[in-house]
Amino acid sequence: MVKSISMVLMGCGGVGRQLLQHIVSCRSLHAKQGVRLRVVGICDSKSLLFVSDVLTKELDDTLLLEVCRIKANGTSLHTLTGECQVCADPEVMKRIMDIAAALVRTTGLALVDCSASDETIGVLKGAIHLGCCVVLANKKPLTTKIEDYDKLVSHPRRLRHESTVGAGLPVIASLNRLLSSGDPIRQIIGSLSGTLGYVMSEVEDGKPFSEVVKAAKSLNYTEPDPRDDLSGMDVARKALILARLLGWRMEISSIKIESLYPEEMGANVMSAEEFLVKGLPLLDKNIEERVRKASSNGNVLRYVCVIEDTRCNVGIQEIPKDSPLGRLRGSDNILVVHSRCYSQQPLVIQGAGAGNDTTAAGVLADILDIQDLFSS
Ligand SMILES: NC(=O)C1=CN([C@@H]2O[C@H](COP(=O)(O)OP(=O)(O)OC[C@H]3O[C@@H](n4cnc5c(N)ncnc54)[C@H](OP(=O)(O)O)[C@@H]3O)[C@@H](O)[C@H]2O)C=CC1
Ligand SMILES: N[C@@H](CC=O)C(=O)O
Repeated sequence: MVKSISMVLMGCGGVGRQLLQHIVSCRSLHAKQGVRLRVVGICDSKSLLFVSDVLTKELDDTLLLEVCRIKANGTSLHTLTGECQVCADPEVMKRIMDIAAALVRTTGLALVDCSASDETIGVLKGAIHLGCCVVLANKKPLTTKIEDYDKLVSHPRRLRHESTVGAGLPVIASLNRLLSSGDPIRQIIGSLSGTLGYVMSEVEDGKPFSEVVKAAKSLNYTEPDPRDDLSGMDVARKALILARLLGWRMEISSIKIESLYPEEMGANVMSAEEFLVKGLPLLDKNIEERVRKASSNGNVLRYVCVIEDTRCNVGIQEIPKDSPLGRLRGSDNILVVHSRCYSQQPLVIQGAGAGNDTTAAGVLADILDIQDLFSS
């Protein structure tokens, strides 16, 4: 008997499209495992593409790949025709709730958020309330006010968000194992940004800051607006997700965050495009000087997250070259966790920490991980 996991995908940008491609290319593997992923709806910021009867129909693989093709070209979901239907904002969220209500009574539904928006929080909370599962690559739903967080985690088995910290790395799962075995986590130190990890190791090799930020964007490491990374906000969101996982009742405003650009280059002053073209080059000299100063002390710069003693800080630190953080290269993330069991020798989790492929693979693994909550 094949187990069907019905899902609606929110967001079909770099990560969402890669997820659809992974789903299609894993068909025979999943068939061997007795699982089938049924995609019954896909939405972007403007529209929802969905099947007319979510109980019996699904978007077929040809259509999933066509969605990837047209979205990569910047074309609207509205251009797709055939047996599926398309509705536009403001009807999208209501329609997703209708799908959730129909499926939760029968097979179950996974609502998969690969957007970078905070507008999905309402529908995610609604879906959890109905009894659906939620899988997140999007960090924003877990990093707004604590009341929203409480609602999303109210049924922990039904929420998976491994890719929100460390992309595909098993960070959340590993920390949950320590926590559930009563091993108190005393300190987490890490480099949690693929973008900033890449940028810091490239400027160390003498490349201009502005050039390597643009390269990180073209490698799909950055957030849609790279200022989300350079402001430290993306790392702060990851830090908050970890701190809340440890049980800390904190808000993002309590995190000390160092930004790599001044307020005059913020999103309410200039567009992302203007920032990349005009703003970024103005930052080159300062970063170059900081790199040189660190190097003269035998150190390198790393953007570090520290969670310890109810304190949570993210910012640039000078780190000895020959240390786990100092040796980090490219988009790799590293997390060094000290707990009772891991005291002298900490638990170290390291590996690729950004990119569409690894992130989407993490999301797919999360979806497979909740298969036992679905009835065939
Ligand atoms: N890339 C990486 O390495 C990692 C990314 N992530 C997270 O994955 C998420 C996706 O990243 P990425 O694919 O690069 O982002 P993109 O900007 O490429 O894609 C975002 C998608 O979300 C859609 N969207 C925007 N607003 C809404 C909304 N209100 N409802 C539904 N969909 C919406 C966009 O629609 P439209 O197409 O119309 O613009 C777009 O399709 C982000 O939250 C990011 O932080 C997490 C870990 C690693
Ligand atoms: N922009 C993020 C992507 C993953 O969360 C990063 O650079 O780490």
